[in-house]
Parts: sequence; structure tokens; C-alpha cells
Amino acid sequence: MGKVAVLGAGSWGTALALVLGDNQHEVRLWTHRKEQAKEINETHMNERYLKGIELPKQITAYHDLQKAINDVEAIVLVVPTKAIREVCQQLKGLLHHKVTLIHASKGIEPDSLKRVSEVIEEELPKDLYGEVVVLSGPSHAEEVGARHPTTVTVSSTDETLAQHAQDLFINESFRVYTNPDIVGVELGGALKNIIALGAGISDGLDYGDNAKAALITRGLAEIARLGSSMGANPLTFAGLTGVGDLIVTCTSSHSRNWRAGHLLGKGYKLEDVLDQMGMVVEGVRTTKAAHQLSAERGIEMPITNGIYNLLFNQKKPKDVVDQLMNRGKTHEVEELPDDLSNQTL
Ligand SMILES: NC(=O)C1=CN([C@@H]2O[C@H](COP(=O)(O)OP(=O)(O)OC[C@H]3O[C@@H](n4cnc5c(N)ncnc54)[C@H](O)[C@@H]3O)[C@@H](O)[C@H]2O)C=CC1
Ligand SMILES: O=C(CO)COP(=O)(O)O
Repeated sequence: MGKVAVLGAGSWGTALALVLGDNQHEVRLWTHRKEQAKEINETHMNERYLKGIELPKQITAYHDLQKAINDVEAIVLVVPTKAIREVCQQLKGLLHHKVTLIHASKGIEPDSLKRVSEVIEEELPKDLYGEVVVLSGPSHAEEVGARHPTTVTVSSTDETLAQHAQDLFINESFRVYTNPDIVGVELGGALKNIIALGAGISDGLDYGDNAKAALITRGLAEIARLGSSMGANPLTFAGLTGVGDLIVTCTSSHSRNWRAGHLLGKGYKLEDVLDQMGMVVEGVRTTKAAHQLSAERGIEMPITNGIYNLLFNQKKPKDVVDQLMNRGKTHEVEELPDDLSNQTL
């Protein structure tokens, strides 16, 4: 079994470290906070981020990034999207051998409008990893920590690297598929956070199941519309990293995006909600990015743009819903491109 560094000791980094530890790898869990490394090593728990879960003894926490990455065969980047550039810049000075580079973050950078793998490629020379691998899918850290059955997808333009990531993570309760469509896999994981905010808002307004089913379904339609315009395979959005991740985040109070939306729906202010969460709510920045992409590409995204107005233009949740319900009449299903019309979903 090999040595793997997991960079980012929040809930998802810790849960992924646990899977790798269960698979008997030597896992180095790096945190930028010294006291957190000490706590993990002394207690074998990361209580703030993965409550009540004892971590496998194969995991050692590190504060020194150089020591964490020495001799590792793979590096798993799991910091919030906002911190990806900074961590890659630190890695650049320290990494001197080739690794399989996997990221598991779900977001799009506002302004640059880059996916996480594109940000990594901008900051880290490719000779250190070849092609980036992304790991995504319906996977709450809390349930992975409890070893409940979970399925995810790994994606890379280099199939051999995707298979290496699949082999590192797969076990009897953590099933890993591969999909070569990295654009679709990354966009599905990032854009579902916007719809999860919307589902939380709808639940905060006590609108019930019909409204939430509508948000999930019409949300998927706009994710697929934007994603296809950016080169994704539309069928990816019918898979684990599309509809699968939408379901898991829109219907669960484990989701930080759902929880933040729920508080917004109850009338709390965005800055108070984010203060209260204490964990990353990726959907907020990704809403900004998707709003910019929708305008730049002329793609209709009414739910995303409604949530943008609620988050950044002080629109009231109820007014946003009224506006969505009273848009002009439209078709539900759009024409499939010719090359897909013979495929089944
Ligand atoms: N929590 C979950 O169930 C899942 C989370 N994800 C994704 O994983 C990514 C990370 O999320 P979580 O671990 O849940 O977040 P979190 O909020 O639980 O933890 C984030 C961690 O990153 C660290 N961090 C923040 N800025 C940093 C910096 N500049 N340098 C180094 N470390 C820094 C924080 O100290 C914290 O330990 C996000 O993109 C999220 O969407 C994906 C699937 C599941
Ligand atoms: O991506 C996730 C599950 O697949 C976790 O979503 P949240 O970041 O909303 O908690």
C-alpha cells in the first residue's frame, strides 16, 4: 500500500483520509492549523469537522507541508475552492517528484470563471502530475465517516490516472466509477450547490415537496444547458455527479448549502448565515460565477439568476419565487443535439 497526502483537514478531507486509511494506505492529513494537527494526532478524532468518528491509525496529521508530501504517490487536494490557488502556490515550491493529483473540491472561481482543475493547471506545472483527476459525487462526509454505502466518480482526460485514483479509494462501502468527461463532472458538482441553496430557501419558506421537486428538476435543466455549452457530455448530468449530487444536497440537512439556504428562507441575512455556518458554503461564490457565465454565454438560467439576486441584490426570497413562477410560458424539453438523439438517458 502506498503513501497518500490529503491536503485540507475539513470534513471532506478527513472523510477521504478515512477511506484511504481503511484501504491500508499511509495517509498524511495536512492542515494549515498547527493546533488542529496536534489534536488529530493526540485524539485520533477531528471532532469539529467529523463528529464522533474515530480515525484509522494509518492517518497522521501534519502541519509541515513539505513533510506531508515527501515520497507520496498521490496528493488529494480538498480545500475550499477559494483556497485552491494558494495551496497550489505553496505546493509549487515544495513538490519535486511526479504524483497522481486528485482534487475533490466543488466550485467555480468567480471572475476567472475557471473550474478547479483549470485553476490547478494555471498554478502547478503539468510535469508534476500529467493530468488532474477530479473526485465527485453524492457523498456527505458524515455518512462516509460512518462507512455507509456511498458511490462517487473519478474523472480525468488520462484514463490511467483516473484508474489509479479509483484503485486508491474503492472499497466495499465506497464504490468508485470512472467517467472521462471532466468538464461535466466538475460542473455538475459545482453548480448543484446553487440549487441546494435554492432547495434550502424553499424549505425555509415551508413550500413543501412540489416546489423542491421543481427546483431539482428545472435546476438540472439549467445545469445541463450551461454545461453542454461549455463542452460537457449532457449524459454526465444524468449520473452520480449530476442528478445524484443534486438529490443528496437538495434533500439533506447534512448539506451546508441546504442549511445556509434554509436560514436565508427563514429571513436571516447572508453575512449572519455564513458566520453561523463555520464551514464552507461553496454555492455562494459559485452563484456569482454561474451568473457571470450565464450572461457571458447567453444561457438562460432563471433559478441561478434568481438566487444571485437574493444573495447579492437584497431581493426577498418570496419575491424571487414569485418571479420564477410568473415568467413567460416555455417548453419543458429542449431538442437534443443530433449526435445524442439516438442515445437513451
Ligand atoms: N463536506 C462534504 O460532505 C463534502 C465536501 N466537498 C467539497 O470539499 C471541499 C472542502 O469542503 P469541506 O472539507 O467540507 O470544508 P470544511 O469547511 O469542512 O473545511 C475546510 C477546511 O479547509 C481549510 N482551509 C481553509 N482555507 C485554507 C487555506 N487557505 N489553506 C489550507 N487550508 C485551508 C480549513 O481550515 C478547513 O479545515 C469543498 O469544495 C466542498 O464543496 C465535496 C464533497 C462532500
Ligand atoms: O457535495 C456534497 C455532498 O456530495 C456536500 O455538500 P455541502 O457542501 O452542501 O455540504
